[in-house]
Amino acid sequence: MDGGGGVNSAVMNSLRLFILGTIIETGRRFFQWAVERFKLFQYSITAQFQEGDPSYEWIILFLTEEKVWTRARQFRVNATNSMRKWTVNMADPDGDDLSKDENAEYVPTYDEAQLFKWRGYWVEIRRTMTSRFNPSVGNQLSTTLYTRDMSALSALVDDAKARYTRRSNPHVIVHTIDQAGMNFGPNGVWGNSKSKQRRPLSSIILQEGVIQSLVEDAREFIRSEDWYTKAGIPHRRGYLLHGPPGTGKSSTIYAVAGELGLEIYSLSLASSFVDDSFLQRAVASIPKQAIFLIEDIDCAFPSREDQEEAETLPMMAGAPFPPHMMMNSRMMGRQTSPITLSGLLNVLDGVGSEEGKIFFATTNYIDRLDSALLRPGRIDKKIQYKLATKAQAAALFLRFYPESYTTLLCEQSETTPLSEKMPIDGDARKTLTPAEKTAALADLAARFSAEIPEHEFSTAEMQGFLLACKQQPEKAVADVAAWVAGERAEREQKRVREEEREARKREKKELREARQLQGSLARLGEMGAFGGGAEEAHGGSQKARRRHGPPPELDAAGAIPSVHVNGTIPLPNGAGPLSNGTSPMSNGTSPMSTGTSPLLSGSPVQSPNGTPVMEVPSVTSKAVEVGA
Ligand SMILES: Nc1ncnc2c1ncn2[C@@H]1O[C@H](COP(=O)(O)OP(=O)(O)OP(=O)(O)O)[C@@H](O)[C@H]1O
Repeated sequence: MDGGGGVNSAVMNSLRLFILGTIIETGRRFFQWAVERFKLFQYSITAQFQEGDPSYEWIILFLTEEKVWTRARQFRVNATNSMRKWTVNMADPDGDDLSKDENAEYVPTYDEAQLFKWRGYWVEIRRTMTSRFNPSVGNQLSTTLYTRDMSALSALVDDAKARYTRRSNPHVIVHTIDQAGMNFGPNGVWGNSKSKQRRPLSSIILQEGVIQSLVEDAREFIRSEDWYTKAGIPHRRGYLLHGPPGTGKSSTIYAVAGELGLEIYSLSLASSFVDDSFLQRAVASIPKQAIFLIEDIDCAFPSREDQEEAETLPMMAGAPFPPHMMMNSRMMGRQTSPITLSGLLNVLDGVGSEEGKIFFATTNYIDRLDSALLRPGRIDKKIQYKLATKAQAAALFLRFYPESYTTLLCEQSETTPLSEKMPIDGDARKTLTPAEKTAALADLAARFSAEIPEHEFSTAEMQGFLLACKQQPEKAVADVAAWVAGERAEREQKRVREEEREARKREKKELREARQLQGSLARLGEMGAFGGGAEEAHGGSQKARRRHGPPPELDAAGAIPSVHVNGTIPLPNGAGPLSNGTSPMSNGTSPMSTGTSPLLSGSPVQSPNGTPVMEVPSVTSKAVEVGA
């Protein structure tokens, strides 16, 4: 009996457990069903934030500040770097969330759904991945607000944006693109965001008023959106900063962005993956009131010299592409991009470039830029940067040695070895008032700038020198003359090397031209020998070779031994009649060397009976001999 009762109670217990489990599971399913109905009957609003779009950054910061992450159980860990991610302080959850001082950054991934309350609304957040094959890109954050009030969503986004602006304030946010960014969705191509410390305008040393007028111009532009709309003018503005390297072009843009609180979207046209359609997509996804920056814009397009060189290439034996394709490949000396000028112009003129966008471009070579790019509407203001003046040198010196951070040698302790001291007025040690110190530094700055020749060195070069004399203003003054002399000597050596390189390049070019001419002459010789029609010239070339020997050959170094036209004209050692300026075949007036020559332009001459004939005036009607 007892045994039967025990079995019964075990069965009963199991049954109870089963019923309990069923009730719980049913309850869970019902709850899920109810939540879905709730959403279905529009008791909720859902918004997606796509990684790569600026709003994704806003919402991540918002969640960090709302401390939603404290319930998260999954984090991505990165070694601390300048990539901007709104990370959390694991060591001190109640402290400042932006743990930039730590070695590692913890970024919540929000893999599990999190529910939290914001301004009385229940908000659910969860991450979804758009790319199954590449989990590191294409994340989305899905935010659901349990309310029917549509304005709650825009209030949340506004709140997130406001927090983001406040947090970003001491920094300039720079967005860039790497190839991986291409995987992002329709909007997001700007995969990398970095934060740079804001640079005060006063730290940029330019001629009086230049940077202030630039800032004022940009500020005025941002303010006058209505005016642009009423006038029917696209609300965009373009600036080109041009001049030698290291004169402060990029620094100016970063300082202006910091001053105006704008983010920078910086694109390098030299990247191989940036073509016209990519550029269009990238620019279209830049938000309102931001800076679109293209540094070294000339790099995207070949210079006229490069173009000329490319035009001669197809004439060379075995040149695989027509010139424009050669431009776009990396076969030219200078790297160019697959982007076209018209592609860039379309983007600058297009709808994606309106809405208060400020376009900045920099270049070291303004004359390499097409005038179409420089016209107002695309570039509204050009600012020229020059190598430093004496005044700029003095200003840089004073920036390096501010009164409050600098200890002059004459102020240093008596333990400083005398050999290291360079007292200004010979005293061993002094206590200077701030005014005296300022005056002493001004004096040093004047002595420093007196040694710097006008417009010969860039600010970056001087900065490099001054960095080697950090906190040693007297040493900078003592060494500057030697530095100038050393730099000049180095430049002279560089100039000589450059000249030699140019001479070698010229020689190669002449050789190439001579080779082309030799080829033309050989063909003419063959045709001239048969005196006639294209068919004959073509079909007869084999015969000609049999009769007159092999075509011209190059020597081992690739040089042409010599060519005789009518047995008399040697080719080309630089002084030969075919290569010097006086030869009827190489000077500008020769029908064979001018651009209009039917021989070099490839258009056939018509024979009297209308048959195309490669006929050669005067000299070429005679036989061409090739030989040593
Ligand atoms: N006018 C300037 N005022 C202050 N610092 C400058 C100035 N010019 C150059 N520098 C310093 O030199 C360095 C290089 O400057 P920057 O990159 O702005 O020059 P750039 O003209 O843009 O050069 P590039 O044409 O090579 O890009 C920076 O560290 C910057 O601080």
